[in-house]
Amino acid sequence: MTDASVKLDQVAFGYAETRVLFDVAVQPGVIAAIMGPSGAGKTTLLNLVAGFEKPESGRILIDGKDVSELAPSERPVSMVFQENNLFAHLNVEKNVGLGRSPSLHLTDSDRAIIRDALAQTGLTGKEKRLPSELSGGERQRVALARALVRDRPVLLLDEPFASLGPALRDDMLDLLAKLHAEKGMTLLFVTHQPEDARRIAEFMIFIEEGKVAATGPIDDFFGNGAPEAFRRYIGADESANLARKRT
Ligand SMILES: Nc1ncnc2c1ncn2[C@@H]1O[C@H](COP(=O)(O)OP(=O)(O)OP(=O)(O)O)[C@@H](O)[C@H]1O
Repeated sequence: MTDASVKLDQVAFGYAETRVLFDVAVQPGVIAAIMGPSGAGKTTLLNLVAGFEKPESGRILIDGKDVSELAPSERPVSMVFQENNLFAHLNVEKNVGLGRSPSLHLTDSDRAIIRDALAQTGLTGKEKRLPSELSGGERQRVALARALVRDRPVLLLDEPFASLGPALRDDMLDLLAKLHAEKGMTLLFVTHQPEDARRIAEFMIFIEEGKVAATGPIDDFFGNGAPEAFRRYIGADESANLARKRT
């Protein structure tokens, strides 16, 4: 299984003062951007898919199977966060190795898979470094490499490059697009940057106040016909600017 559909079927959930209700589906192998104002519920959506939060009602289906009752480790999902993905006392190789075996009992074939993932993410030669000896971009590459060796069909990314500068962010987006082309996993990725969404995503999920306010092909969000709520969110000027850049 290299990819899988992700469906939130009338998923209701709440924290003390916040309610969300998500009803949305992402087709297998698609890169979907999740955008929306701060506090809208983007991370909550990923946490529900990953299993860090459980729906009060509704179902989460991955590849058509109901995973709502499964623990995070049992779900066919990997997640990369904005930061703090790595264990500070473990070197790069071991941080990636955790994706194969939580106790780091690695077979020869595990080691070969880890070597490949380090090569794919441009980390060859840095295997013995600790996270503190890496740049921010390199640390996120290690987190991506760990997700790759887990080989799950769904990859969730919560603003993974938000703390990086624009040039490095572009490099990381290119890397993500390359890995997606090779592996074909389904990718849900939260970003505040409209350019990042346009650069690699095919599908948009726009969230406002705990609900999916608009979805559709990414191009539909960057032209004159863009949904009103999305235009308001990114600002009319920027919307016009991005529409111009398309041509
Ligand atoms: N553990 C928690 N306990 C209580 N409320 C929470 C908790 N986590 C999130 N919330 C609240 O739920 C709402 C949605 O939060 P969430 O992190 O999903 O938003 P977001 O869209 O990812 O925001 P941002 O863009 O700022 O990261 C917010 O109002 C937040 O304050």
